[in-house]
Amino acid sequence: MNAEPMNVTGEPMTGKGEVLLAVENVSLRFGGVKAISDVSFDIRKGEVRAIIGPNGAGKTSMLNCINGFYHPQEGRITYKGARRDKMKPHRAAAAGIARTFQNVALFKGMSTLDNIMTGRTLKMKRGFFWQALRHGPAMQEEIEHRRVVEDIIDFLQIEHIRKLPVGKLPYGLQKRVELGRALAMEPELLLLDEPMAGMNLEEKEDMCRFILDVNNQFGTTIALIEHDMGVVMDLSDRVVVLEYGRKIADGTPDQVKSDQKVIDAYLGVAH
Ligand SMILES: Nc1ncnc2c1ncn2[C@@H]1O[C@H](COP(=O)(O)OP(=O)(O)OP(=O)(O)O)[C@@H](O)[C@H]1O
Repeated sequence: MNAEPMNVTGEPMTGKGEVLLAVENVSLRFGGVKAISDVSFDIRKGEVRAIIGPNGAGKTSMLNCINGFYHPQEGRITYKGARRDKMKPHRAAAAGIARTFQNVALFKGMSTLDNIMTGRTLKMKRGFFWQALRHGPAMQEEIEHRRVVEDIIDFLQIEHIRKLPVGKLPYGLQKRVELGRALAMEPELLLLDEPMAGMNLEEKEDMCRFILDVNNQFGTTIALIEHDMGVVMDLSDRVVVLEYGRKIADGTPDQVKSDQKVIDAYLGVAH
């Protein structure tokens, strides 16, 4: 968020803690299309890390590599010191990596409350049999999960829509419910793919505030893709910039926005 000193290797010191996730020399191809080429960067514990770049730069593909939707053909991804580049999405989730999607991916016919409750699935210890019976230990567990979900509903200020089917909600609120579902997983690393896309100014301001609150109050590390530069500059501690699948810049918002390669990339200047 502000200009920070550099360490001895010339990297910005803004990242808050130790390295939580490291992407090293990652390349990803779809047939002949090279979506990511030899990209390296890290995400440090407690920071808000933005991934930006023009359309088709490889940002979503990178998030998909981090949470195990795609497996890069080259390079390595290390999360909390362990290699994770061949990890399946459910294992990433169990390890504390949650994400939201560019286009809202909720169960449209289900209520806000039930959608957020689905985020607790991985935390449920009792099997389906006990849950179905709603008996004994399973009943106790459900009460506990409901309490967490109600806390999230309070936190995101969506009490008034808790019983409504999400398909009927305005888009901005659907994005907020999706954030709630990701929070229900109690993630350590939260990946947000264009959390403000399609929102009006007021909705964007609300979402910015919630993202910062999640970061500050829960200490959740956040990596987000965002096209709105104002939002990126306000929210992020550090920014990595991709263009045509390659990393072209990495640093504080101030460093990145004055980098000529970044300015050219956004203006569409050919190199
Ligand atoms: N599943 C896929 N199959 C084939 N090509 C893909 C696939 N996913 C992405 N690509 C290609 O990889 C490149 C990077 O795409 P990606 O969606 O990661 O970029 P992006 O930076 O997220 O773009 P945007 O800002 O438009 O969402 C593009 O050329 C895209 O067409």
